[in-house]
Amino acid sequence: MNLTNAHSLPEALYRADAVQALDRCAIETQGIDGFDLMHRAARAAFRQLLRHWPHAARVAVLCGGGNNGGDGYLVAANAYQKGMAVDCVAVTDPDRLKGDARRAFDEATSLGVPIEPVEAVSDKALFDRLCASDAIVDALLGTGITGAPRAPFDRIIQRVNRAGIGVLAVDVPSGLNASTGLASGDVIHARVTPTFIGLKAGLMTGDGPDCAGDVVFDDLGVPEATYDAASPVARCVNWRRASTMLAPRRRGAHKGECGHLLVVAGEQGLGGAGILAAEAAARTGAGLVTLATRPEHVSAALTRCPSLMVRGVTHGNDLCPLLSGVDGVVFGPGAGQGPWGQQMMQQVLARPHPLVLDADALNLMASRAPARRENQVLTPHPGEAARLLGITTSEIADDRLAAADRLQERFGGVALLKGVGTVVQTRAERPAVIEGGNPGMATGGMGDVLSGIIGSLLVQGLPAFEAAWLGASLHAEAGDRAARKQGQRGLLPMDLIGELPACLSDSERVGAPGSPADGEE
Ligand SMILES: NC(=O)C1=CN([C@@H]2O[C@H](COP(=O)(O)OP(=O)(O)OC[C@H]3O[C@@H](n4cnc5c(N)ncnc54)[C@H](OP(=O)(O)O)[C@@H]3O)[C@@H](O)[C@H]2O)[C@H](O)CC1
Ligand SMILES: [K+]
Repeated sequence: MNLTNAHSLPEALYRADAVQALDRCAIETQGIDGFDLMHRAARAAFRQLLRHWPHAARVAVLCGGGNNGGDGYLVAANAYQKGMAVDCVAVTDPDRLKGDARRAFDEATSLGVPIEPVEAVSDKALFDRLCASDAIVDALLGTGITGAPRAPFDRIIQRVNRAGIGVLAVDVPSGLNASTGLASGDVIHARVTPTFIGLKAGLMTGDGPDCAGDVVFDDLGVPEATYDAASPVARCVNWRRASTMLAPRRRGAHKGECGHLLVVAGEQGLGGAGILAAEAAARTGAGLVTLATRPEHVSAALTRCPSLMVRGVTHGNDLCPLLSGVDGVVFGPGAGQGPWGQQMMQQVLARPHPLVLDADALNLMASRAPARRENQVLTPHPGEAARLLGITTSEIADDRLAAADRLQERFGGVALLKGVGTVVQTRAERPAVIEGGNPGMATGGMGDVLSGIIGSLLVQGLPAFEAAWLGASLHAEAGDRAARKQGQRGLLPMDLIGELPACLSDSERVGAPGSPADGEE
């Protein structure tokens, strides 16, 4: 199973120590020689070098002191034997190399690869060589890094990033924590990261997606039994994988069986949030959507989306009749933290409905610590998550998977920690990390759309965890489609909503063509 493109990444995500266990198992139990494995890694990396830089004549290879560096020496040997001009720099004294890494250095040296110790190359000379290369191979640090890159690695990483030359990062961009996706110091920004044996969770969340570029996975041909040696920490999901989860609609389907969602949102001046959430829910296929919002937002909502049922609510009691007839509730978008929001929160939490709690609902929760609840999905961004846990946002970033786990442990149900590589955590199953999305989605209102999508899937019958990760995958896919059409900057939530039907139609398997669906009316 040598998957070689980012759209068919394996589902299993591992922490660094688990991947090292897989490496050991391949060597010690499956009888693969460690040096042979290093050669396979180097060949896989070199294939990506040729694929991304087919005309490269000159390549700089920077090697560290561990097996990542060993991979690098063998990549340099591959390039040298291919006739490329190779500038190989030993950033760690080769006399400190051990085991397979030392063998790799010796093999490259014996082949005639020009390798210079970093001390023998001035900063300026190194920078000039990097700038004169067609590509740079980062084999400084891999899964063995601890903390931020130490000197001289930090300085060299800065030079590489400043050279403006495409980088191939071997296994992991140097400076990135392969388990958590945190770059606590300088970190390589790569165009492509060939990664081996186990897909690292840190490549798919946090700083990873920004640094890794195109992640290309290769299992180096290790036997399937190797994967019995360690458990994945999470699953990597995307819309192409998730959309098969959506059951097709019966031709006899009617709106009553497609769920009724109540969106409670829109304190004074914040009416747009509820409208976005409600419209997104309708566009995701909920049979009926009611928006309960401040009276002054009613006409705007009906103008924007006349298929919504919109009720003006001023006091908590106004919500009671609306709560009785629905299958699920989204509360929080633009709810504010004043009396209106607090009254609505009180009513919503007093009912047993499946819930999506977003934005101000989470801020209200942070100040009143409600009881745990299983049929709910919390959708905090890192700032809201920090408030909910009483920690800082940088502590959230330190380990997003751990943070999502803490949120789920504290509040129950499903915790969806938004950000690059959204993490969806439940208790009973392995968390999901969402692949996809783009920086254009870092604008107001995108979270409102997500809460509407998840609420819609909840009332259409998906369990909370599936509704959350499938909804997040759909949200990312719609955002990517919209960005491909019109670019990322200036992307608006309505653009994303507009892409939902096309995404959903990918997953539908309707009945015989031409036969009309028997909906009501
Ligand atoms: N057979 C295999 O296991 C295969 C492994 N592959 C490659 O191996 C690396 C993992 O190799 P490993 O030796 O475990 O670790 P690294 O090469 O990533 O780094 C270890 C060296 O880095 C130094 N280090 C650690 N942290 C820092 C830091 N913050 N700043 C500077 N230097 C750091 C460390 O020095 P110490 O003094 O701290 O020990 C080591 O010298 C994996 O990523 C793959 O590339 C193959 O791909 C598959 C076969
Ligand atoms: K690396």
